[in-house]
Amino acid sequence: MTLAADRVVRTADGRLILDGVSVAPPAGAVTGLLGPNGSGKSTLLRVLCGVLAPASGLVTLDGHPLDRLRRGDVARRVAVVEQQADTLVELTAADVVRLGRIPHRRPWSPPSRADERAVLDALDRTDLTDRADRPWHTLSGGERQRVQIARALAQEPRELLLDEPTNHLDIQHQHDLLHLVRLLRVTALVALHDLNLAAMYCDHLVVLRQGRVVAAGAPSDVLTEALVADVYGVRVTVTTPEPDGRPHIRVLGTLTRAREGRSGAREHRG
Ligand SMILES: Nc1ncnc2c1ncn2[C@@H]1O[C@H](COP(=O)(O)OP(=O)(O)OP(=O)(O)O)[C@@H](O)[C@H]1O
Repeated sequence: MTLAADRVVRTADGRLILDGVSVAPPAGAVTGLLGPNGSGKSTLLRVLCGVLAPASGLVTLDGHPLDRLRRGDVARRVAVVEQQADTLVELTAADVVRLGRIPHRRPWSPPSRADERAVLDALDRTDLTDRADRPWHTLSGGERQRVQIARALAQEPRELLLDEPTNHLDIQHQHDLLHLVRLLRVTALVALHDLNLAAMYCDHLVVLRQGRVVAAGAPSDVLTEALVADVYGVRVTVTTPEPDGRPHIRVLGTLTRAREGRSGAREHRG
């Protein structure tokens, strides 16, 4: 048992943002949340961690309605890394990671050895040990992203929600991060734009379009040429190269450009 959304509806400014979304990420597995810009991925992650309330429908943790659980109990279980997470005060990288221990500490008590161990371990796993004492404002975009991920790891969650965590990361750190998420064996829900990264690292995929789930299942069942064309408007070929047989997506061109091509302009070939 873990987090689940059942027929969740969310509106903003009178617009329907999530339209009856049900998701049940398999426990202990990595689920990729896909969909074009504005399809509702961030909103769904925020509803699942209780930051936003659904207009109707239910979010549950281990079968219990999330809004009936104590905030502290949820915070000890569920860690979130949002897009463009920022911190206004003057903190070092290690200070930001220490924030992840707050749900585990008694009010006004100093950090325990276990707290410091969790912080050092999180810094190490995100390749940030040598940046621990650097002030936040001196870190690069990718380093800040990794600090936020380290903060979530220090929280030692069982459920981990990540909103486009590979944004800003170089190719090595993108792969290291998703590999690490797999190793954690937590229930992870990760919003991603890169379909090949999703195919490589996710056990399960959920695809949103205009606030609705349009596909869910194993990457090889979900990532078809027809689905990518339909949802993203992009022409692709999907192959399943050895050794792992996971889908690999090669972009041939966008459907908009193909239409332009027919009317005289050139189609982009990837
Ligand atoms: N507070 C808000 N007020 C009005 N509209 C909102 C609000 N929050 C989100 N939206 C709209 O809801 C839709 C879904 O937004 P959301 O950020 O969840 O999408 P997303 O799939 O995460 O997009 P992206 O891939 O661009 O990050 C968008 O059209 C967005 O403009």
